[in-house]
Amino acid sequence: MAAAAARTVGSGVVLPRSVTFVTGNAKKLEEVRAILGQSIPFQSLKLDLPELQGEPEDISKEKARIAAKEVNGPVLVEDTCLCFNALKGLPGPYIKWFLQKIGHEGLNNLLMAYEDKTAYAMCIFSLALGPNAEPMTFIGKTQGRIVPARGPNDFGWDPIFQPHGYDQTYAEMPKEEKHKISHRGKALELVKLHFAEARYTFQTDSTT
Ligand SMILES: O=c1[nH]c(=O)c2ncn([C@@H]3O[C@H](COP(=O)(O)OP(=O)(O)OP(=O)(O)O)[C@@H](O)[C@H]3O)c2[nH]1
Ligand SMILES: [Mg+2]
Repeated sequence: MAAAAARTVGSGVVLPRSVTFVTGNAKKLEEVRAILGQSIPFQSLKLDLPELQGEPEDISKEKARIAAKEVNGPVLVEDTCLCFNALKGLPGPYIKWFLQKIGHEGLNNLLMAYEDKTAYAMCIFSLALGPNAEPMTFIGKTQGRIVPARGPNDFGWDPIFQPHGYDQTYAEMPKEEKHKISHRGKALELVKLHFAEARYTFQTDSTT
């Protein structure tokens, strides 16, 4: 099997192949493609990874560890949270299941008893350079509030999240506008910075 580990050569790190972005979510992949453009070469793999329970950063890192073993090479994964301040950060990483079970209206109703409707969207990317490498994390957060659904219903909770300083929900915004200010856009800016600083090169020699 081809070498799966990153190697240091001189002052640079050589990766055995380009990074694989692993996700089971087609909309995430669409956004990551749009935001990264040609800046970081990557391929994608559609895989619904098992998810730990606990703190968002640990969940994301563990996804990366599992993904890197599956792929046997460098991987990028992300975990997204929607955190209600009145609920001390919940649903957080469990938003997927809350959304599936109670929908936009139910999520609004969760906050009925509270005056504070503020929330933040958070994206934690984890990059593992190989199956035995400790993942690095890159976090993006966007502050906003939870509102009754407005706009196209084609991605998750976008219709009920209105970022601070905007009178549109994520769903109502043009995509490029969302990417400029979104949790995912901010986290990927950090990923891009890391790649620019690390100057990874990719192994093309098929003998290793
Ligand atoms: O309106 C949205 N705008 C977004 O920008 C956004 N990003 C993620 N999500 C949803 O939030 C949950 C995260 O859970 P999640 O991170 O575990 O994702 P997932 O299980 O769908 O994919 P993955 O874990 O295979 O990558 C899932 O329901 C996602 O659909 C979003 N909804
Ligand atoms: Mg998931």
